Amino acid sequence: MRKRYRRLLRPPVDALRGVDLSVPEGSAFGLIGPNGAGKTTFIKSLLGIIQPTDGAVRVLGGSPEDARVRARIGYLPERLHLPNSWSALGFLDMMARFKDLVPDVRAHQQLLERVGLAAAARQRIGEFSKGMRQRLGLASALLGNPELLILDEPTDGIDPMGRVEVRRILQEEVRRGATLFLNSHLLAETERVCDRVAILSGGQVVRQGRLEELLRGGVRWTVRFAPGVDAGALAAAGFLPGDAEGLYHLEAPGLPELNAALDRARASGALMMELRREGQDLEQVLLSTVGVAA
Ligand SMILES: Nc1ncnc2c1ncn2[C@@H]1O[C@H](COP(=O)(O)OP(=O)(O)OP(=O)(O)O)[C@@H](O)[C@H]1O
Repeated sequence: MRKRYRRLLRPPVDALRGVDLSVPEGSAFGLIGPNGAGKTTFIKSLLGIIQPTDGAVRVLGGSPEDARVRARIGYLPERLHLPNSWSALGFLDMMARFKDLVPDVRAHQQLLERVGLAAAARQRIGEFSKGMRQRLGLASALLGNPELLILDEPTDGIDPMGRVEVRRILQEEVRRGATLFLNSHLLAETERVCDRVAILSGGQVVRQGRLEELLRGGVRWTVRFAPGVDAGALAAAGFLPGDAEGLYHLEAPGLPELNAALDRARASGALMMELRREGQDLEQVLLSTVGVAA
């Protein structure tokens, strides 16, 4: 799928350049990538807000422009527009009607409780903090137990305690059977919630797969040497000092590079006591895939 934004008197922007992505039903899918990678453009195309210039999008077995398909999707946009003079309950009531659901005050109250807004149910949205607005947006996305949840930066503005709650809600939703599509800059959040991840960069999917597969294949090694090493020689061999006596880290893409560095260390008199391969976290995977500009 491709998306080209045409602009008046300026060159067009190719926001998506041949993206081919499938999200398995029932999975928790995380889309990550640097600013301007095309994540929001991709999400908008999933929702039928924008049309691809080339290619097609199928969501829940249908077209995103089909109102019946859209009714099965819960969406939390990156930028929330909420009516400031309304109450949280009033807003959920309006959104339920908009989604063709039967408004149910008790269910809406329970939903507000679930997102930590029970005490603010009748408060004016205009008095809400950023985190409260975000929680209300999440409640609105959860209305009617949608089959697919598309959440663009769901914990933006939410404090660390609140993030734990939001994460719990997302995990509950996946257990319920919902498919989750998450766009988050907080990689630890994606790592904790998602089982599949795609990395988008420059409008292309540069890597995708099961989270555990992406995190495996680490290229970072931790080595413990016996006391009395020549720190200069180890540095010259590519070892970075760790936070304990004799502990060093090494980035080596393969076994030949690892062994060559160890040979150089041993040639300087260093004696190896322990060698451990480190797993990578998602941040390291992202940085090694798209570079530090991420
Ligand atoms: N309406 C538009 N008109 C022209 N160019 C646009 C438009 N919307 C987005 N773009 C451009 O398309 C590219 C992808 O933008 P997009 O918002 O999808 O990226 P993103 O990955 O969501 O970024 P971020 O992480 O910063 O939110 C960027 O170069 C952006 O400037």
